[in-house]
Amino acid sequence: MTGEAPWKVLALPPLPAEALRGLLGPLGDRVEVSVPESRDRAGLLTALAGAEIVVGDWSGGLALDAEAVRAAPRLAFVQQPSVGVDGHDLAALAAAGVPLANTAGVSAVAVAEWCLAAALSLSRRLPEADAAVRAGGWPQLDLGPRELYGSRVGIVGFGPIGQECARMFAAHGCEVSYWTRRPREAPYAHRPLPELVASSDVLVVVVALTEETRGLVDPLRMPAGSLLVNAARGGVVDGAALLSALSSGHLGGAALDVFETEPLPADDPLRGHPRVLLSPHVAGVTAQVTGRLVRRVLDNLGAALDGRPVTDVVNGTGAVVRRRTGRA
Ligand SMILES: NC(=O)C1=CN([C@@H]2O[C@H](COP(=O)(O)OP(=O)(O)OC[C@H]3O[C@@H](n4cnc5c(N)ncnc54)[C@H](O)[C@@H]3O)[C@@H](O)[C@H]2O)C=CC1
Ligand SMILES: O=C(O)C(=O)COP(=O)(O)O
Repeated sequence: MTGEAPWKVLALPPLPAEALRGLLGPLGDRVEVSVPESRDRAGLLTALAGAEIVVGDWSGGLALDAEAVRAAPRLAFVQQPSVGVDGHDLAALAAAGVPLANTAGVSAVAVAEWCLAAALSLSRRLPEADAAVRAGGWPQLDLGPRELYGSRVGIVGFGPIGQECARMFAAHGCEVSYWTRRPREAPYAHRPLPELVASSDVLVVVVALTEETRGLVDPLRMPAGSLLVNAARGGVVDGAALLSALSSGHLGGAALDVFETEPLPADDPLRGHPRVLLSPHVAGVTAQVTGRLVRRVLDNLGAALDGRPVTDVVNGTGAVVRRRTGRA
């Protein structure tokens, strides 16, 4: 078309190299896709030297911190194929004039469904019932199930996922309240965080992980017997307090899709806890989400290549992607 040189796109793991190339295939010869030779940090820094566009690591393993931004003098755009952008140094990217976009909203329904399913499972003690029957037992009277219906549900974070959670839990007959920094126009009560934590039978954590939200939720401050559901990031919940609240029996149960260290280490004490429902960071993984996510990434990369504004920029830069000389 313009005869311009193909854009150098660095696609990061954890998807295998062939899958990444397949995903970006529709962009044709307008891009030259590479993947780092090695998956460690040194490999990332080397590969960044010529990169103009980075498609991020959705598992958060290879994040662009200030050192990585310095190692990428030609970088013009980062497309993160997930909602969470924790780990990336948004300010360092902005200072270098590099927009970073996420895939806002693509998994809101999926994550909210997971939260509702997890809360129902914990309320009805399904993990313990399942484990008992598999072990040869038949405990009909001593599991202590409760109905979720009518529970006070507190939602921490009110982005697309929090709002979808509110709709689903309210539709199930729960009394929904929420906390976020700025109250929204919504048919649910906005409460200060300490009050929400102290007065929820089920606390659903779906807030972004930032320096301000690290360790934000202390499970020891939740009511005795209450349930914690975390689908945000492990770091939002105080990990030591969580273990203590579970071990002492203060918490009725916890459903966790995200952890401070992922994959969860094999010997992590959470793995052996009976009142815990665990999943491997899959709340936002469904066939529908994958389709939407791929389309969103391709549309945004296409816009960047065309010089049209990209969507979902989260680090406060402009939305038009400009090629850099690399000498700046
Ligand atoms: N388990 C999974 O598979 C998935 C997890 N997530 C996580 O869920 C989080 C929430 O996602 P979304 O609802 O789409 O919205 P989001 O990431 O845009 O933000 C959610 C909420 O965080 C609040 N927030 C942001 N910075 C904050 C701060 N410094 N202090 C207090 N609140 C702050 C926002 O105001 C909003 O209410 C994501 O950031 C991501 O970490 C997202 C998708 C899938
Ligand atoms: O979109 C996010 O922030 C996620 O946590 C998505 O995780 P996933 O890439 O679906 O494992």
